[in-house]
Amino acid sequence: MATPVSGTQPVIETHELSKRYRGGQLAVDGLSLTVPEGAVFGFLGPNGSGKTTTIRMLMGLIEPTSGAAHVLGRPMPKATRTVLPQVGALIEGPALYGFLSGRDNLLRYDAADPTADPRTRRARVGAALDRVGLAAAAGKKAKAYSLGMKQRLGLAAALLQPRRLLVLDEPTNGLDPQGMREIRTLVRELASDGTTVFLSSHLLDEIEQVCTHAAVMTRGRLITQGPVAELAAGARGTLRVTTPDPADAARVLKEHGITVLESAEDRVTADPPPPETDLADLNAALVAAGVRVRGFGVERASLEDAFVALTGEGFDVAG
Ligand SMILES: Nc1ncnc2c1ncn2[C@@H]1O[C@H](COP(=O)(O)OP(=O)(O)OP(=O)(O)O)[C@@H](O)[C@H]1O
Repeated sequence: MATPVSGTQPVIETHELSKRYRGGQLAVDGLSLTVPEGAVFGFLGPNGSGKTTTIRMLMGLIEPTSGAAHVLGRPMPKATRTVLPQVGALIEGPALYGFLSGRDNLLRYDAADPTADPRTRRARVGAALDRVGLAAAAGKKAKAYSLGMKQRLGLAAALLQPRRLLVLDEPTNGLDPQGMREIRTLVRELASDGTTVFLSSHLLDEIEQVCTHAAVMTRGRLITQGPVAELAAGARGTLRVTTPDPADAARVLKEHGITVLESAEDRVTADPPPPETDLADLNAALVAAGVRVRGFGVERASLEDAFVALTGEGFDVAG
């Protein structure tokens, strides 16, 4: 049995982890990652940024070229056999037998796990199906499942045993908006009992909606990591003035030393004013100059703003 992790020890920790593929491609470059216990940790990056390669190293499926990775306090890939039974993983879509029912897929999957107790198999499979909302469809053949149902069945497979860590590689990839919502809700539920969840995604808003912490990758390199609220707060928000008089509004803002980013038909977007500026005074100055103000305020920075600020480029989901 693995030594239990103390509350302060990270669930995943890598140090200068790198992977160069045989063809010479440096897919992961000096990655030092810390995933705290109990986090819903979003591993964010455009396609090709090295997320899957990192997950494969974390799960002991491939050897790093250099650096070290610890999962649940144990070195990987050396401790793969003791660590993996404590980890539920959904990587690159679940491998399902289409001709078997959802329930039979799980029974078969559990039977292939030497650490699983056959006496509790039926009950555990039933509980996992319940957990992911597939109890009613459990008798249907898997090939008749929608993509979202298949993903949920894959999650059920990851939940057949109590897990300390769930690793989900792009769990909403290919799903329609309804399917995405279902999986996101499920991830939040799974995390609510304290299970640490590590999920990769190329969708910024997904990470903002679901995750407590995030790491941002681009071209194999980590650009930032930390609590999602802090990452977004690191970027500046924007000042938005909604008005039928954008030209006058832009002039007044400039007179107050504020950089105007965009002046549209009914709206001016600008950098936020310096902290010493009272927003009420600024609004009053606009009105005194004859600007008809319909809306006025500083909008909180999003994770996307943070990404753009850190990389100097847009978040290109197409990679
Ligand atoms: N087996 C392999 N051999 C050679 N190069 C590879 C291999 N697997 C991935 N790569 C390359 O390594 C880089 C990182 O790929 P990786 O799949 O880890 O990124 P990703 O962020 O998970 O992207 P995606 O979401 O598209 O899978 C890419 O340039 C990819 O082409």
